[in-house]
Amino acid sequence: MSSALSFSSICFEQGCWFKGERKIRVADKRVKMPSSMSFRVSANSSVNSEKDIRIGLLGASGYTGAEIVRLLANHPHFRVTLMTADRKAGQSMESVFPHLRAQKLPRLISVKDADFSTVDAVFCCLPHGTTQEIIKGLPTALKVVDLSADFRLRNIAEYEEWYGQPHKAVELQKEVVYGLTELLREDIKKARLVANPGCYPTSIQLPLVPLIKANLIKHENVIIDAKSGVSGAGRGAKEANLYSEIAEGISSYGVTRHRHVPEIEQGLSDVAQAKVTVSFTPHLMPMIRGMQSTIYVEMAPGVRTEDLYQQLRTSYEDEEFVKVLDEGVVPRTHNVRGSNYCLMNVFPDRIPGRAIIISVIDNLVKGASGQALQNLNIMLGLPETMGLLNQPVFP
Ligand SMILES: NC(=O)C1=CN([C@@H]2O[C@H](COP(=O)(O)OP(=O)(O)OC[C@H]3O[C@@H](n4cnc5c(N)ncnc54)[C@H](OP(=O)(O)O)[C@@H]3O)[C@@H](O)[C@H]2O)C=CC1
Ligand SMILES: CC(=O)N[C@@H](CCC(=O)OP(=O)(O)O)C(=O)O
Repeated sequence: MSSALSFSSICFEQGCWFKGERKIRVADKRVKMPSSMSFRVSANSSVNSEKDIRIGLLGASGYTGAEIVRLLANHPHFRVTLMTADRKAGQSMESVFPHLRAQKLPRLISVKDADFSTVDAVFCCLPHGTTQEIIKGLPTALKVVDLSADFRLRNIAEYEEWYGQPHKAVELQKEVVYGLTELLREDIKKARLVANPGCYPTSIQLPLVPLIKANLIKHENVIIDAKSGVSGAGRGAKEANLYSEIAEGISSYGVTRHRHVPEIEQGLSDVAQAKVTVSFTPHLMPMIRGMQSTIYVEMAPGVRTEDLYQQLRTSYEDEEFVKVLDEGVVPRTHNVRGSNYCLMNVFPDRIPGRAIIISVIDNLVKGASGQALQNLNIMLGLPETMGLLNQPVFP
């Protein structure tokens, strides 16, 4: 395939590829694309297909990188051809993550040795603070989904205040699209560089944005109590994440000043067209993956919990990956493990005028790698569920 940019104007429908009005292929036949790229797609696209879109995976030896590799095993088009690591550069992926041994994967190399002219798109799974300079150096023809926080905040001063370091790619920030898929899909279609949302901000904005947009809740007194599995902190060794520190207990952290606060407030304020402020406290739970946000809101005058429920049902009725459960059913992290789903529900509080919303995701999937894959599918004109409809793991 010659370039990822030329690919983006092509879309897939009912087993056929279309460019504009012109049908350019039928299922299961190889054709030459106008842009000189050729590939095979089947109507049942998980079989008989060649993986012709070359993916570069930066930070492949981390948790989100490994999760992308796991998901791509079931993707009919994306093939990982370039993988980078830092300390683990030189090792095989099989030695770092033996559960991925069945896949044919390239050896891990250092970012500085990577030849980006050999890939069509990039997932960037590097720690925040290291990413801006690396993305700045990539060929501009590449589609990029960045999983770090480096490009999520539009306001440069706010980024520098909350992340405690200067922004190193200010000129790129203007073209970035925030990748909260269900709510910004149209912008993502046209994007070259997508800032994938943080895991907490995903689980929080998905329920709150439709309610704020419909003026059903007040902009103040939003209280968020959130809990994450330890994989949310990445694979790097840290004392706070030792088994003996995590097991048999719950730890609050980032109290009053977690760096996801400005990201959550940015998204909510955009839809409110007014400043929305939240109280947000995250907690580390003795589990590997999974995330729950329990959100306490004050409803607008005259609004009932049923109105919130109906609004969420209507907003997400056509969405594959966001499900509003039947009335009264409590979302559980067990039910999203390994999947790209966000499950949510809304409950009346005992206190009149207030409601309680519960939202759960897998931090590594909808909170990171799954949503990143959903976004790259969209950026390349593919069905957004590709590679993401695996059966979840239970419990
Ligand atoms: N974990 C989660 O649930 C979520 C994570 N994110 C974000 O995604 C990104 C990746 O997270 P995660 O996979 O958990 O992190 P990990 O710590 O597990 O992995 C980080 C990866 O980056 C590499 N790396 C570290 N430092 C450098 C450097 N200076 N230059 C180049 N490569 C480097 C590591 O290589 P090596 O292994 O060789 O050291 C590893 O491959 C982070 O920005 C994180 O904040 C976003 C949402 C959720
Ligand atoms: C448990 C844990 O430590 N979680 C991480 C959030 C992970 C995430 O969403 O990440 P980024 O904003 O880093 O991309 C944290 O609180 O910093």
